[in-house]
Amino acid sequence: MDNLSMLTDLYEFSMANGYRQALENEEGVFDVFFRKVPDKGSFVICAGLQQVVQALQNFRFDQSDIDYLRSLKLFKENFLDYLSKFQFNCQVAAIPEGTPVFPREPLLTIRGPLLQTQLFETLVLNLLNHQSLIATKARRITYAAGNRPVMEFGARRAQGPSSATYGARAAVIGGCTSTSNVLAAKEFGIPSAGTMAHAWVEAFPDELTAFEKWAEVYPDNAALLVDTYDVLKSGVPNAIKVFKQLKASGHQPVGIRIDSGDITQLARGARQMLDDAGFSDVKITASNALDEHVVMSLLNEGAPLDNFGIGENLITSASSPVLSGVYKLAAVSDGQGNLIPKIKVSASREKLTLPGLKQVYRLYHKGTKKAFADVIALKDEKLSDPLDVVKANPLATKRDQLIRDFDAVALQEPVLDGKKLKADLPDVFTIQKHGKQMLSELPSATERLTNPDEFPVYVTHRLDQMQEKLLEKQGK
Ligand SMILES: Nc1ncnc2c1ncn2[C@@H]1O[C@H](COP(=O)(O)OP(=O)(O)OP(=O)(O)O)[C@@H](O)[C@H]1O
Ligand SMILES: O=P(O)(O)OC[C@H]1O[C@H](OP(=O)(O)OP(=O)(O)O)[C@H](O)[C@@H]1O
Ligand SMILES: O=C(O)c1cccnc1
Repeated sequence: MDNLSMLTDLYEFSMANGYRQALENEEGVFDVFFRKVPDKGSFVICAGLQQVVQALQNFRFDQSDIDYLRSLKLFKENFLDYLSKFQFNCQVAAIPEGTPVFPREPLLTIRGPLLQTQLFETLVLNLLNHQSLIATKARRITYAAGNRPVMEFGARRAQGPSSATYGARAAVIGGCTSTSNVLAAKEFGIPSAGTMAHAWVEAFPDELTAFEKWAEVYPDNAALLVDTYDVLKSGVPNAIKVFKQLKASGHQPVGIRIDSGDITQLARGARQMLDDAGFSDVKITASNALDEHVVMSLLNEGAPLDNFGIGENLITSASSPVLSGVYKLAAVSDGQGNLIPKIKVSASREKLTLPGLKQVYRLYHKGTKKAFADVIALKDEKLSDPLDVVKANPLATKRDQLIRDFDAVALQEPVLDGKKLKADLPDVFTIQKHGKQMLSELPSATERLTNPDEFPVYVTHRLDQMQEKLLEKQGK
């Protein structure tokens, strides 16, 4: 990744310059979390950590950056000097990519010189919000598709090149099996996949010739687009003719793609014709503005589809295009190592933040090994059993509850200590597998596309008390 250190909001530089003058020795602790799940789902799939790590490890300013910042006439020379010799000097802990996470859970926590931690806000959020959004959408779509492969087809509709490429990565983290985006495939070790466009079929005098020529060039990879003229009257009959020729010369035809019309009816007709011709192995792919609801509806109608190609609604998360992850100050240290917890108290109680250095735990029933709740605790807390907790949502009625008989698994792990990597950065399919495992441990109703069950997220009594005390101090 190119050096992205200048991809930030001006106020981050303004504050950092101010910290250099006024709070030079203080450390900051910032948490990344979100409050609302896209598409009214119950969880978000974490993604983008690898790009955050790379961005932080590469964080530096070259002479042209310094010259530009100087030209703004806003910053002191001692700050510009600090930037020109920038040494990343923070600790990062994070929940591994692929993990389903819930509102208010710190998915990433960064601790280090206040000036530095402040500077990273915009870039870290940009990377995590985008990929987590697309991974979450991809999970919804692949959930709807069951075990049928979903190919990511969105590059042409993504909001720019980097959304296409990192979006494809995130789509695989959320469950897609391949991408048509060759750059993403190369960069992230994703299988590249694809069929043909209508242009190929139109370029020849007739459909049969177009299919025959394709089969000549790709005898072992013949997936034919059958809807340029008429799926059942010409597309499928012509495909069958070509498949017969292929079979006679010892090749296995791959499939057909349907990209318009009533996909259920067309797929049913096509399946019947293919089976009757002895091609029950030939797969049917559907595409055309699909999303999780259309996929679900097609499969509920019994459409005989084997896989899906999905572009615009996936790569832009069109139905819910924003993940509003935030980066909030949780503590400041006085330079002697004493952490002073901080909260943000705003008019909207929903926006109240959780103070202090924290850890998130997933709680599993001892017997069933199923997850039943998450708990946010102070990092130095030992979870007792039974455990006294309250709901993490500040809008929920405050009521102490006792939780017992659980195994707690810490979700955040150390990732960076300065530039030193403390965790594995797995490849996308290892991340996908980890995510599937974590999802299988959640109650199945949390995955429902419509009105999913809410997975309970609590804070410990001690964390709640710390928040209450800080609120009192603010006269609230
Ligand atoms: N049986 C079906 N049930 C639910 N939705 C379907 C079904 N068949 C197709 N769709 C979806 O309905 C939407 C509109 O389909 P339609 O065939 O009108 O598309 P279109 O874009 O107008 O067609 P064309 O590509 O020929 O212009 C698409 O998202 C498509 O995937
Ligand atoms: O619909 P999406 O989920 O984004 O999937 C990708 C679409 O891209 C291609 O068509 P293209 O956009 O080139 O033309 P079309 O809309 O006329 O089919 C392809 O045939 C799909 O329809
Ligand atoms: O390979 C395909 O079929 C494809 C790729 C991108 C967009 N639409 C279709």
